[in-house]
Amino acid sequence: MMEDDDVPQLVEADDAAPVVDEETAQQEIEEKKAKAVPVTILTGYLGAGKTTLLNYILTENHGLKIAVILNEFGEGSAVEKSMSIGQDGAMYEEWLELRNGCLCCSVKDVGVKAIENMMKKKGLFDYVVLETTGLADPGPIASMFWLDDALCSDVKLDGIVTVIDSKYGLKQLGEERSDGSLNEAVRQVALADRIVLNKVDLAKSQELAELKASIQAINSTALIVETNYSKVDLSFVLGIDAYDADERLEDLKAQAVTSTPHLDSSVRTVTIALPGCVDEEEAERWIQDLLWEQQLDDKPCGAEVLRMKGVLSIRGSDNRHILQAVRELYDKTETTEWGDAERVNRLVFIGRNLPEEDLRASFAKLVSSE
Ligand SMILES: Nc1nc2c(ncn2[C@@H]2O[C@H](COP(=O)(O)OP(=O)(O)OP(=O)(O)O)[C@@H](O)[C@H]2O)c(=O)[nH]1
Ligand SMILES: [Zn+2]
Repeated sequence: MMEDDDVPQLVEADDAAPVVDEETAQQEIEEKKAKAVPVTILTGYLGAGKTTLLNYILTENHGLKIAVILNEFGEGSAVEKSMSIGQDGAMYEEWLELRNGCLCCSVKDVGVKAIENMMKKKGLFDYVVLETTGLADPGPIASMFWLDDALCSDVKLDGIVTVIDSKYGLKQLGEERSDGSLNEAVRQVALADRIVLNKVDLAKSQELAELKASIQAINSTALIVETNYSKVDLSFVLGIDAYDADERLEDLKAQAVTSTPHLDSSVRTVTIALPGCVDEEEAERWIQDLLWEQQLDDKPCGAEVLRMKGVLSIRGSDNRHILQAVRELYDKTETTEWGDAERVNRLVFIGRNLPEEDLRASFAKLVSSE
């Protein structure tokens, strides 16, 4: 028998195309997002402790049913062992259910196939953790989860967690490429929302301090924790909503300081804060010029932005507008009301060859007091 709620509402037919009111559409998007399964991307250089962290997550009692995707299976890895506990022998491309309800899968290709396979098991898990290979640039895979229309209704990017080897991290960050391109270790730090500084048992305190300073010089927005065998409070790495409005606002408030260049690699964080208002279209054009054309004021500026986030104070709008970008992809969403708070445009850039003064001066041209 049908409940009253299930009876379809009769709507008066109208010859014109149905008018979808914007607010309803926005609401639907929000609802979809709320239902989507969060995905954490776990990255970090070779041997840093990613699989150790995954295994820790898989064996902890966290009340979540986590599906794990491994795109590699080194001999005798800890997860491989827990998989053979789950079911003797049969593994790899098969999904295995572990004793605490987690699902585990090893696939060579971490691309769309792994995700498709994962979505077939929908309902069996409420969280996804995906380990990239040590030599992966997390940018493309983050973009795929973040904005891909085919996937984004089912999954949403929660954040990027980067594991770093405390002993070798500094060396890895400093490795120069003959072609001048950025090495993966630097990219992984640049895109990180959380950093797990692992193997502190093997590092001297001096090494650790230098490594920390270098990491902060590259990315002053990521939170850092020190661990042995990747034993981290799970709330530090899971469910962080790094691409969600509230966290963004808070972490932008936390670090108003611009870091100084430290390593030879010139990736660093630049923060600009300008009180006042900007025109929405002008601001958007400015962002596109910078991210897509590497231009400021119609002139090439050489800036390579890997990650950007910010709050915009849009003229004529009472709400904050939050900005998120990974490489050339960006997203702008309207969030909380400014209320009595001072209206400040705040932008954080992580990238290389960032002309701090020019960025500030150029954006300042868009800002007026009202
Ligand atoms: N001494 C020490 N060893 C650790 C620690 N964490 C992990 N290891 C060891 O370091 C090795 C590499 O760890 P993994 O977790 O496989 O590293 P990974 O990042 O997954 O490595 P790849 O997948 O090869 O990139 C393993 O032998 C771990 O047991 C730690 O905190 N201290
Ligand atoms: Zn691994």
